Amino acid sequence: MTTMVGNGYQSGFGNEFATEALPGVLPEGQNSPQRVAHGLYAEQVSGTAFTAPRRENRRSWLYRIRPAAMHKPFAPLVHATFHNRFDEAPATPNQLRWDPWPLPTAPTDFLDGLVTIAGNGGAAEQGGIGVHVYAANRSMEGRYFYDADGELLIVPQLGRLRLLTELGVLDVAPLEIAVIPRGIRLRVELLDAEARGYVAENFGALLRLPDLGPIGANSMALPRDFLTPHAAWEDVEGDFKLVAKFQGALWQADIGHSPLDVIAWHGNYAPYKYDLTRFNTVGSISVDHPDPSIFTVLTSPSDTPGTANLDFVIFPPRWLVAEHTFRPPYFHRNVASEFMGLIEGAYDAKAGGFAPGGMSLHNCMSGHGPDAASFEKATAADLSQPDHLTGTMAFMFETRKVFRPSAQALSAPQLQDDYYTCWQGIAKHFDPTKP
Ligand SMILES: O=C(O)Cc1cc(O)ccc1O
Ligand SMILES: [Fe+2]
Repeated sequence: MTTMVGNGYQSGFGNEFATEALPGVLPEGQNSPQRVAHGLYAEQVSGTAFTAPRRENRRSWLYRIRPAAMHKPFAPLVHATFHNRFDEAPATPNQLRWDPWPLPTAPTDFLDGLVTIAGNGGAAEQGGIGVHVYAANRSMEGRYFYDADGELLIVPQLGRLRLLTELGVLDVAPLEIAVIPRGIRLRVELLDAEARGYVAENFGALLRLPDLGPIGANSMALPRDFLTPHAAWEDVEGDFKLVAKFQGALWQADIGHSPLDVIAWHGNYAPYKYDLTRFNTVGSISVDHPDPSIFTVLTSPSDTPGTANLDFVIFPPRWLVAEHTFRPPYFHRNVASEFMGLIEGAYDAKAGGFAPGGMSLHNCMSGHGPDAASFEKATAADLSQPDHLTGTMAFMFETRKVFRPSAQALSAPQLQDDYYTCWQGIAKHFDPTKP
């Protein structure tokens, strides 16, 4: 099967992009001319309500070989592990942690390899998130996928992916992320023998950069570090499948051509990628560990100000310099619920047990924080010297609603039954006669 060739990237977050793989295709002064250049079809895809306020409004105009309507009827497609059934098992207050998700032995593409771990809300209520892992060992061939339920935040942990989308090609490696807007069709190729990573499926408001408040006009994730592909297309016919995720379930239709046939497009509804190592990390240069909201890359707000549907937060390499203070993440309970993954290295609150490709889940008000070994190390550390955290990248999907783990995640052999013991060795130091 021919593979379309990437065409490079345009920089900026939520811009009004304009890109054409053949010159002169984009109409001037209008979106929908009577006849489009080269016999193409004009088609709008909207990611927000038509009347959403201008600063929220997202839509793009696509100029393509055939309209998206052209495929056979959908029929249900069984997928054993990828779903949005967040009511299968009781939501648990237990601290949960999993070993790295296993890589497949049978041929498995990105779509086959998706496994739902936890979630809340859903497409019908237009809020909440699904959390999935993927583990794959071959490219999607002859089939294309779109998710009508939410945008996909893809966090590769192992192996590079090539995301061939309607709006162009994105290559993403571990330490980069990609966001595929709701409804945008794509095919996922593996650029290495195996691939593994995490996916947040955002049923709520579109991800955006957080406000910076007193930080000022710069720092954290910089808009110009977000990259959106230039238009790229393929003109391929064959017996292909179009897979849709719709209201929590998968559907499949026959399609006689590649839907990646957009020659030019313009608008602000488009996929993008971001290199997490570009994050300009801000932290304490006096005392005390700031709340992790300081590490937010992207946020999906809810209807309640400051209370996110999804915060995507990273823990990148950084210097710890704060004095007479406990430098790692403090002990805490939060009203928000936290799913964490590890892309590489070690996380500074966990001396062991949290491995790259693994994950943890701490639900609303479940106590957690440094394990016993990390606590002892941090309270004995020489604070006259800065600590340089290197070769590490953890992340968190934080959400206002409780995570409900899937039955398959709770019965998986990767679930660590003994996770709670990492806090059992915490010593009682209290002695009222001592200072
Ligand atoms: O490790 C965690 O649980 C995430 C986390 C990190 C941090 O620096 C402060 C609070 C918090 O929930
Ligand atoms: Fe936490």
